[in-house]
Amino acid sequence: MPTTIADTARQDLENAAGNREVYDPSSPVAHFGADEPLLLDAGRALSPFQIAYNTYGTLNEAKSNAVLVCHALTGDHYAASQSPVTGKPGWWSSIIGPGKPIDTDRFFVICSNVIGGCMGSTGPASIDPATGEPYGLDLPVITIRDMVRAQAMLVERLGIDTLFAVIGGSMGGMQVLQWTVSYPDKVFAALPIATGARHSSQNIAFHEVGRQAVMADPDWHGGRYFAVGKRPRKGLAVARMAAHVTYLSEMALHRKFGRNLQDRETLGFGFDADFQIESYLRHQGMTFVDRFDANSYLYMTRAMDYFDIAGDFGGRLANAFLGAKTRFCLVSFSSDWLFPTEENRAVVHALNAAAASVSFVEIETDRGHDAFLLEEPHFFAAIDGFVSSAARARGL
Ligand SMILES: CC(=O)SCCNC(=O)CCNC(=O)[C@H](O)C(C)(C)COP(=O)(O)OP(=O)(O)OC[C@H]1O[C@@H](n2cnc3c(N)ncnc32)[C@H](O)[C@@H]1OP(=O)(O)O
Ligand SMILES: N[C@@H](CCO)C(=O)O
Repeated sequence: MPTTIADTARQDLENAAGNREVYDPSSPVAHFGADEPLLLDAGRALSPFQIAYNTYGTLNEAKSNAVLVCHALTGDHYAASQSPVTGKPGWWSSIIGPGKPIDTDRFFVICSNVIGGCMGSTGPASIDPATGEPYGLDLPVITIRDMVRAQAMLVERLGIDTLFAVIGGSMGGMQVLQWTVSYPDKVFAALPIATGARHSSQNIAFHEVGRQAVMADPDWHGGRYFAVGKRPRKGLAVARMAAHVTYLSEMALHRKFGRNLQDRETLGFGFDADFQIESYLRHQGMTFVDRFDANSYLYMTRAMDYFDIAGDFGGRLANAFLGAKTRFCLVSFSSDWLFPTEENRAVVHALNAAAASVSFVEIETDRGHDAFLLEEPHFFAAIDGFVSSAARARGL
């Protein structure tokens, strides 16, 4: 039985072949170890490094039907297959599969765990070859561009020259945008969802609150908690509770919980979870620490904070997309206050200014940022329509 996320990740890798829908029988392991080092924006190289990934569907002979799915902050490569950690269906099982908007009868879907993560790709819980101990905070800070650079090496290893589409929400959407900037000739169609071209000041602020909660936990031990057999569960749970509020919306909280009391008729005049919303957030915090590594949380949030495409192009976002041939479709959600519609629209304006091909849809919903993980018929229809039209243009 795994006792830490690192154990879980190792076991996950060992079990991976049995837990995924295997595409290529000659490639029975869902991980990729690069021959070359991964050069990081931090100015260091990661070597060796490993990427855990899953695939769904079949790559066609021309290798022109590959869709790369990029996961969000705490996601993983189990996009359309059961998570071995939680036992739950893949986080985008509603979108990826036979006959679904990303139709695995037509497309070959790749989803990899990002570098810095804790589900099998190299991250802070991985062993540092220099010490024989988990990296902890000795792992260089990872950026969104680093994640994409690693994915590009994986895609190349799979023999795919051009991806038919790259799609993802939130931090996944940042990776999508980065793909179109770093590898403009390798992405035919891009779907950045509920995202932005930079992390806002308010979003950095929320992340900092979460990181401080983790680092204030005495069980964090400067990031060396594995060595003392501890994990900063309380700090990480508080971080997730605060973050989870930002993934929802005031309207949805009111609709779902209001001021309803949890398993009681009257106020308790104490500090137990009197209200349903308190009980709900405690549940979200507790279940999160069972599936996620605290140091990875620091690295993932930092990667999002550092993301600023315009900053790499003299402050003018449109310059990042000059000459872009990729077809874009951006999707926002009306009640998302983490990546509000105007953040998505700023990308659309820049793409238009760069004469790129772009469509945009704002989905009306009260379910907030995490709406991209939920059944939203208009959202699904938008993905389906865009993917179908791009597939026609690609001759698929
Ligand atoms: C994109 C990627 O890469 S995936 C990212 C990783 N995955 C996530 O972030 C998912 C985590 N997020 C969530 O679960 C978000 O809440 C959502 C918005 C996506 C899910 O929304 P919904 O389906 O509406 O679920 P909801 O928010 O109501 O949460 C349900 C859970 O809360 C629990 N819950 C509901 N009410 C209460 C309550 N009063 N007290 C305690 N627990 C409660 C339910 O039992 C359920 O628990 P479970 O998930 O352990 O089964
Ligand atoms: N709730 C999702 C999206 C956050 O941006 C996650 O935890 O990855």
